[in-house]
Amino acid sequence: MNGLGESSAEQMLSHANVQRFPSSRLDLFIRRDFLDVRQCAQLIELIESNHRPSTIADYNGDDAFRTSSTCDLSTDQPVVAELAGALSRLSGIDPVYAEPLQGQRYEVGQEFKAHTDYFEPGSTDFDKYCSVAGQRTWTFMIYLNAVEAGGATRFRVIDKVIQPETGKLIAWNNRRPDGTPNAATLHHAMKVRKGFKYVITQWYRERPWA
Ligand SMILES: O=C(O)CCC(=O)C(=O)O
Ligand SMILES: [Fe+2]
Repeated sequence: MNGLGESSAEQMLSHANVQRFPSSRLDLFIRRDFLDVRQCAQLIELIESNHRPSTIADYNGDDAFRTSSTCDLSTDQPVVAELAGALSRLSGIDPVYAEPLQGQRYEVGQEFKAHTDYFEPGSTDFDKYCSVAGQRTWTFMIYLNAVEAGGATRFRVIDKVIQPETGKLIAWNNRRPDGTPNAATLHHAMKVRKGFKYVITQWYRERPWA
């Protein structure tokens, strides 16, 4: 299955410096130095200038489930437009399938507990989030800084912990080869213990976003 809003292992590995995490459970890729120090600093500045409490799709009764802040990034900013273009070239996905780019900001003690990025089929909010653009397909995430302590992303099912590094991108397919949601993508943005953590999130959809 490789629809228009989807990347593929072949596409990802056609780029120099992209590494595949060896797992039969999940397609996960890592690209160090995807963004340079200047781009990361500019994006952090944008996030700092404008952020709101992060939200979750299906409220599960835990007010501490996602405690970070979110910044909606506009491609009117040159560095954001540059990033959107670079992500589209890497993923091979037309930007019309992309959700608006976001920055996520974590202070000491903040986290996003174990979750998947796809919307749970059959959940109360499924139609609200998926009726127009469909399900999320791939996630691309970039760490904008090396966190002083804590803040790693833990994929519990495949037992992989990824440490934030300035400019490092990770990407994964949220679905199995047959197109069903892949529960092995479960991941936890662990608590920051010292300093701040900034990441960029880019989610792609099955159908055009707008
Ligand atoms: O910050 C991280 O390490 C992960 C963020 C994340 O999983 C998300 O925003 O969906
Ligand atoms: Fe996530």
